[in-house]
Amino acid sequence: MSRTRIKFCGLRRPRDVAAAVELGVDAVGLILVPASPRHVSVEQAAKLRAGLPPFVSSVALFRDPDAAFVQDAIDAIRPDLLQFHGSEAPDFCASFGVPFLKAVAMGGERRSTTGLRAEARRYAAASGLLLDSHAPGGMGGRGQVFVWDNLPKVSRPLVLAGGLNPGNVARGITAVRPFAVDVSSGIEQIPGVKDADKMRAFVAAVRRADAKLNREPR
Ligand SMILES: O=C(O)c1ccccc1NCC(=O)[C@H](O)[C@H](O)COP(=O)(O)O
Repeated sequence: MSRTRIKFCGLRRPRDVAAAVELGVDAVGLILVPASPRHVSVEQAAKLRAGLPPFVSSVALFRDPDAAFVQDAIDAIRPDLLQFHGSEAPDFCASFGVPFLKAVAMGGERRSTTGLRAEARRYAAASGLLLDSHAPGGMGGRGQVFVWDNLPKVSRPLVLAGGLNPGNVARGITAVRPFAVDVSSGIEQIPGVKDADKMRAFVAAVRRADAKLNREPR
């Protein structure tokens, strides 16, 4: 089993992007959802993306966007991945010809294993499913944990999100054995402003969890 990949989400400042890169993070998420406190404009996102070296992925986040907005963002930012956080249909997500993640709301009926299995079948073209604790139709980045126990094996790589922080991410990795973990508020001072010490502690906690599980180091 290879090491757990790490995505930091909701970055707004060039210095936070630089710190993430320095820590060896695999991907950074740029939130193009206007109502989010972590929102960046397409122009800001393009500048942040330009600060990434090769092999660190940029992820552009949307929530029920217009197709034209997504296409304009792709043209300007050239993200490696798209991430859809709303009720976007599978065909819509796949229509841009860019690999995508689909966020799955692990609340209400989706907490059931059949719900997750069904979503994995529905979004079979997704590069991965991001399990988050937001209620359907709600926002992400709320720092809430969902119940990690007894998740079914599904056909898509899983990205564990929702309320992770340096203190609980090891438990999440042990319980879910995800392909990747995704964190936003757990490494922040305030929404959109990341904390250097928390970022460092989060990465160290993931590396320690991997070592305990004999996941292959970098
Ligand atoms: O962070 C937001 O404000 C946000 C708004 C709308 C859609 C998605 C949003 N965030 C997504 C993420 O940051 C992560 O994928 C995930 O929700 C983890 O957040 P957190 O629980 O704060 O670690």
